[in-house]
Amino acid sequence: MPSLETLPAWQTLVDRREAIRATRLVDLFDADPTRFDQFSLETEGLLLDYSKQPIDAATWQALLALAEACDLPAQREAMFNGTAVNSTEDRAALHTALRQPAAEPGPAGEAIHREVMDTRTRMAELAERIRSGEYMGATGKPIRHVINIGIGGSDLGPRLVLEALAPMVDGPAVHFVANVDGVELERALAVCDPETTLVLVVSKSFGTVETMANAHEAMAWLRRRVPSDAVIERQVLAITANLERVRALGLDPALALPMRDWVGGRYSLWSAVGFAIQLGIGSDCLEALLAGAHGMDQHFRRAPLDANMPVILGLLSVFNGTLLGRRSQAVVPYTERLGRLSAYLQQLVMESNGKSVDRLGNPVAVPTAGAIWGQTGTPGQHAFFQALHQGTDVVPVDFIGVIRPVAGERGDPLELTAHLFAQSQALMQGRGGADVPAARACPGNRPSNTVLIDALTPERLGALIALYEHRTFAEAAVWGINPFDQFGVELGKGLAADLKPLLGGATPETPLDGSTAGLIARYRG
Ligand SMILES: O=P(O)(O)OC[C@H]1O[C@H](O)[C@H](O)[C@@H](O)[C@@H]1O
Repeated sequence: MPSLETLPAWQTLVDRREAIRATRLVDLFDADPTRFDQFSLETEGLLLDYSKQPIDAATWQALLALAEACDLPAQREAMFNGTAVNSTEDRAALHTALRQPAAEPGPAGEAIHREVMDTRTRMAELAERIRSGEYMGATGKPIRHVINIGIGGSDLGPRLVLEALAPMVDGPAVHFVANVDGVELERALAVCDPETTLVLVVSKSFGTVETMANAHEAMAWLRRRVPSDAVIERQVLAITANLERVRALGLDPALALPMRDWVGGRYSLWSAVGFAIQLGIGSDCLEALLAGAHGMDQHFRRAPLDANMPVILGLLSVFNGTLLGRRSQAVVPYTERLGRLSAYLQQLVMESNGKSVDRLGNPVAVPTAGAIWGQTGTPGQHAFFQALHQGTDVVPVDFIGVIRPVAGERGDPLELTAHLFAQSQALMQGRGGADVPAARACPGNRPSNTVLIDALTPERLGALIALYEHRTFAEAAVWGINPFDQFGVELGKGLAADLKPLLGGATPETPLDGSTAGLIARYRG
């Protein structure tokens, strides 16, 4: 596997780096009024405008050559066909198989497809029985509330989707509980009637301590408050890839909804992890979400690199973050419905690509994923945009706009859209001149992408999330890293387990570092 910095295409980019830094975006537009046509494309109801990036035809060709030199197309095919692309864990990464249409077994093959469809059928049957009121709680009352207990990938995806598709929610109210501090659980229990509440315990591993602790609490609440021995069996459902552990929680593995080890947690909303989504918006809307994601899968798999939206976004991320040293990236959706997107992308991008070794275990020679962060516009404009306009760091921005409302949604996107376009224009143009005092001058020349969605329907949302998944894969392919493991997360988990008894008063077997010892002493007072 060639290392990025040894590739001629990378050298070409490095050689051009100073010229790129000196490029003025406004000059590029002056020189070529058709620039928007050249550096924008539309697919699956999403328009991507990347003309406000400091690229010209030659730079763009070098970036595309880099993608070819890194074997991006072969890596992409390996992911789709079920090769163990997660090499450190010897697993495939088949989230794309989860959104394959029922009638078409995809590149991962018949057996996987059958398994996916079996689970999808089971989910749909159960969801419709619950939504229709046919499936009832232990005391014979229909389910009105769902508490989704899960963290990380077992929380963020369903939460993002249900918030984004709120106008379509017509099922039980879904409450999400991720943190172990008790606040979210308390809030959920305060508004739920125990006899009409279904608890979903969602954990791929079924060993995540936060999730297990919250599940125990919620189950104790149900036992206390519902006068039926059947309450746990009727009102607690496990969703997991580790069916053996389900019994330890006192649940029947045969009733659990399964997922497989070939779907990573942060890519799992398309699996049984999305059951809360299905309960909230129904199976037809969930199918539409999957169809939108599948549409983006098809585009990613088939479109040539130079007309491939995820590849383009991935290359621009490498271009800004690795070549130009712009180590953080903001994502600003202009709708509160996507208020959860930055949290979702933090796990997707930073857990996938916050890596320092390549797929062979050798240290990477160039920086990989930096920080991705953001907030909705317009509130973000009144918070951190000052730094985007006048700060010393250049932060590339992904603006996300929605052109028209969906049925049942109030408001006219015109006001929001005007703000969005104005911000990307202001970042590019800046403000200066002899009569502008220094404190008021904005340097401009700050790059951004704009993704415009025609309407925030389930299909478009599916396509948007899949777009960012594949963008994350594309940049990992160029960096030569494995985006599907997350061993860094394990270290802290292990240490927390070791420290817990010490916080309770036990004596450490080996001396602790001075800081940790001092903090424990203060905690214990
Ligand atoms: O679904 P679970 O097994 O409970 O895992 C929940 C989360 O745990 C860890 O933090 C992993 O790094 C995440 O990728 C995962 O989504």
